[in-house]
Amino acid sequence: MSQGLHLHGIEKTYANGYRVLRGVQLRVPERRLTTLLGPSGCGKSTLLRLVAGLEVPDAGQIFFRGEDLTQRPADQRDMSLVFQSYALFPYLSVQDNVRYGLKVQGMPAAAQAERSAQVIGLLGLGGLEDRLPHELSGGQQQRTALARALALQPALVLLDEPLSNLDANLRRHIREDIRQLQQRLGLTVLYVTHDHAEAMSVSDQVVVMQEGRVVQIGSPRDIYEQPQTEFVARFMGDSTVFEAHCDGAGQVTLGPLTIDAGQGLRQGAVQVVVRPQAWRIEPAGTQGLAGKVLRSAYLGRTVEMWVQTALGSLLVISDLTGRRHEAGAPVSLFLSRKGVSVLLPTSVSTPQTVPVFQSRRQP
Ligand SMILES: Nc1ncnc2c1ncn2[C@@H]1O[C@H](COP(=O)(O)OP(=O)(O)OP(=O)(O)O)[C@@H](O)[C@H]1O
Repeated sequence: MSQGLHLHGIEKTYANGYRVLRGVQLRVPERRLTTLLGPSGCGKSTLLRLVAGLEVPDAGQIFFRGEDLTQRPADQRDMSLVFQSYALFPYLSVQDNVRYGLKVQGMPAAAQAERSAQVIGLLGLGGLEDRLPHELSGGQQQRTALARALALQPALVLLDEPLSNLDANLRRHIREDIRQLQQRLGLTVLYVTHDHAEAMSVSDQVVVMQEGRVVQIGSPRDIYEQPQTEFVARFMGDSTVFEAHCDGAGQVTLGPLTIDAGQGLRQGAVQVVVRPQAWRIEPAGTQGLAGKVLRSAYLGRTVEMWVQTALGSLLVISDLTGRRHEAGAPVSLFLSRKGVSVLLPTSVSTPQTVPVFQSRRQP
C-alpha cells in the first residue's frame, strides 16, 4: 500500500473566480516533517485546508495511505489541524482543552486522563493543567493547542503558521520542540510557513509554492544550494543572481571567473545564482574578482562583508576561520564549490538546474 499523503493534480478556484491552486502535485512521506513554504497568498493555507477536508478541490485527488480521501468529511480523516490563532476554548482549562477531542471520540474518562497527562508532560505544560487560556503566555497557549492536537494521535498533523503570533525567541524554542517531538514520536507533519529560515530549521522536505503551483521540492539543503528557479533562489534569501552566457563547452563566464557547468547545458543565456557563503575572500592578488570592502560586520559565528566589484556590490559571508577584512581593504573574490547554481532563464513551468561542483580561477 502506498504510504504517506499524495496530492494529485489539485485545482481550486474560489467563488470570486480567483484560481488559487494550479495542478498541485505532491507527496508527503510518513514520519517526516514537510513544510509548505511560499510568500503570503500563494495558496499554502488553502492547500492545508483541502488536506484537512475543510475545502474540496475542483479537480484532482487526495490519497492517504493509498485511500482516496478527496470527498471524505474532515472528521473522518484522522488528521489534526493547528492554526496560528490557537483556537483554544476560552472557558476550558488546559487539561479540558486537551481532553476535549478525546471526550468527543467517546474515550473512557480514565484513558482520557492518562492520555492528556502524557501529552501535557511531553509539551512541558505540567503544573498548568487547571489554568484557563487567558492565564497562559502565548507560548503556553500554542503548546496547549499542540497538546490538544497530539492527544488525538492523528495519522497526520497539520500546522498552519503555528509560530506566527510568538516573539522571535519563543519561535525558536517552540520550533525546536516541535521538531524534537516529531522525531521522537515519528509523527507525519505538514507545516505551513512563509519564513524560509523556519522551514530550513525544522524540515525533512521543503515544498516551495509560487502563485498556486509547486515550484520545487527537496531537502532544505537542496532548496538552498540548488534552487531551480530565480524565484526560489531569491525567496530563500541572500542570493545574487547574475545574467551570464554559457559557451558550447559548458563554461559560464562571470567577470574574470569561469564556472564549469558541465555537460547538459546548451549554449546561450543562463542565470548564475550565488549564495553569499559561496564567495571565498582573500587579500587582493592578481587572480579572482577584484573588489574593495565597503562594510564589514562581525555577527558572532560569521562575518558579513559588502564588497564593491565590477559585477556590483556583493554580500560575502565568511566563517571565523578566515581572515577578517576591514572596510576599505582591497580583496579578491573566488567562488567555492558549493552554493553556486546555473539556471536556464526563469521559467516556472520547466525548471531546470545544473549543479556546479567546480569553479576555477582565471588569470
Ligand atoms: N474564501 C476565499 N475566497 C476568495 N479568495 C480567497 C479565499 N480564501 C483565500 N483567498 C485568496 O486566495 C489566496 C491564497 O490564500 P491562502 O490563505 O491559501 O494563501 P497563503 O499562502 O496561506 O497566504 P498567507 O501566508 O497570507 O496565509 C489569497 O490571495 C487569498 O486572498
